Amino acid sequence: MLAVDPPPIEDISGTHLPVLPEDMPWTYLDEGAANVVYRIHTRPVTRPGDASKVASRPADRALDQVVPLHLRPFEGKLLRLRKNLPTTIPADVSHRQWLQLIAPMFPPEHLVHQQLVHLKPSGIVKQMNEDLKRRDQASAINGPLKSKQPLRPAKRRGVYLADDNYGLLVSDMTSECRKQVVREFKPKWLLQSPSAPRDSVRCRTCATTAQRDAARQRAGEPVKSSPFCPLDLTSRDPAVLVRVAVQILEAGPNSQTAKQFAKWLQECNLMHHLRHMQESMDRKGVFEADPKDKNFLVAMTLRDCSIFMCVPDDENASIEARMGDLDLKSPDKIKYWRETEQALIDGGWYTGTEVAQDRQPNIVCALSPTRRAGV
Ligand SMILES: O=P(O)(O)O[C@@H]1[C@@H](OP(=O)(O)O)[C@H](OP(=O)(O)O)[C@H](O)[C@H](OP(=O)(O)O)[C@H]1OP(=O)(O)O
Ligand SMILES: Nc1ncnc2c1ncn2[C@@H]1O[C@H](COP(=O)(O)OP(=O)(O)OP(=O)(O)O)[C@@H](O)[C@H]1O
Repeated sequence: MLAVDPPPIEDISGTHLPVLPEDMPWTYLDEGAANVVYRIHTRPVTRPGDASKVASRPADRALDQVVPLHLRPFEGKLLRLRKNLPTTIPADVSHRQWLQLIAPMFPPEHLVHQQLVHLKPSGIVKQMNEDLKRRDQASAINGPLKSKQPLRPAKRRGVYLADDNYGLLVSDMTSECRKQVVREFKPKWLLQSPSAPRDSVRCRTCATTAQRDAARQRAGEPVKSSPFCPLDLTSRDPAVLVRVAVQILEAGPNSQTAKQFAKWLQECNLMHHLRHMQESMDRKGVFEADPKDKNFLVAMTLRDCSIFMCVPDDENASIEARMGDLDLKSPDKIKYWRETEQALIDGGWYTGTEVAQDRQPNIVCALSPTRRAGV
């Protein structure tokens, strides 16, 4: 169990939901394709003008003051807000789907805890969108931001938050893990895509990696340094588990952390359970699946979740892990999924028959002939 057990999953009738205070200090933390994540500060900022150095981080806690009562529901939480995109849905709808369809499939200790929060009274979304726009402008000219906060990654610019009534409070895994190191990775497709060619030599994820690396190579950009094959995450071979742990952590071959991670993969059932759920929720694949079928959407969601791991300093202590980014996928993504699959098939990315100029010999998928031959 983690140091802090998750509170029980609440009902979402709306009556007891926390309301984000108007004057709640916040700072941009990070973002993905669909959400922006903010730190919210229940304690005063320690250095004026540098809001990223805040007392809400565990190391600063000893120094700080008592958190006012009305801010306690926000202690150790991040605010996760959806972007205004056709494929995202308001947090109240997505949270209900998470409660009904996703959370019951996994033990609570393997889930990042999430709860709804009222946003409207705070007017926070407007402020955050102004901040994102400032960030875009500074990013475009690579100029400084007063607060020295991170710039937006180029591919994320120009997209802003939806003006919703609710957001999500998620447990901040960096504080949940206290003094331990937090690592995050996406296990992606733990089984081959049901619509991949029979003679595939790459799984869905390795095929995608090959396709992307070839595009990067053509553009003269460096390729991803340490790809891993997700099928290895459920291998029964301890040596394969160590190798995939080294790849994910981008560690040295003798890394103690990688050994701990490999041990966790061997002993914890989570990856096997996730694989089983991905398989049982979609046996047909993206071409034949009904995009309105909730099970199929759950499968696609589970194929894109993130795992946050708390890696302890003590080599004898075990790793603890929680799954996040489990918003049910929108049926509107079906066109993208089918086009993606078709491009992987047509480009020869599954079968390793991509054009000579694009060859990607360094991606060694668990399905490749060399791996099957035990080399
Ligand atoms: O299509 P994939 O497998 O590349 O997955 C997409 C992810 O790319 P990845 O391969 O993890 O780098 C992609 O992640 P990034 O943009 O690469 O951070 C998103 O997670 C996307 O989902 P959504 O648009 O946020 O709903 C993901 O789309 P789907 O999971 O809906 O396919
Ligand atoms: N509970 C958490 N604790 C710590 N950091 C988090 C947490 N949730 C999100 N983050 C950080 O914010 C980033 C973006 O969050 P998230 O993955 O939820 O965005 P997304 O848009 O849903 O992602 P995707 O691109 O996969 O769709 C994460 O990669 C992680 O660095």
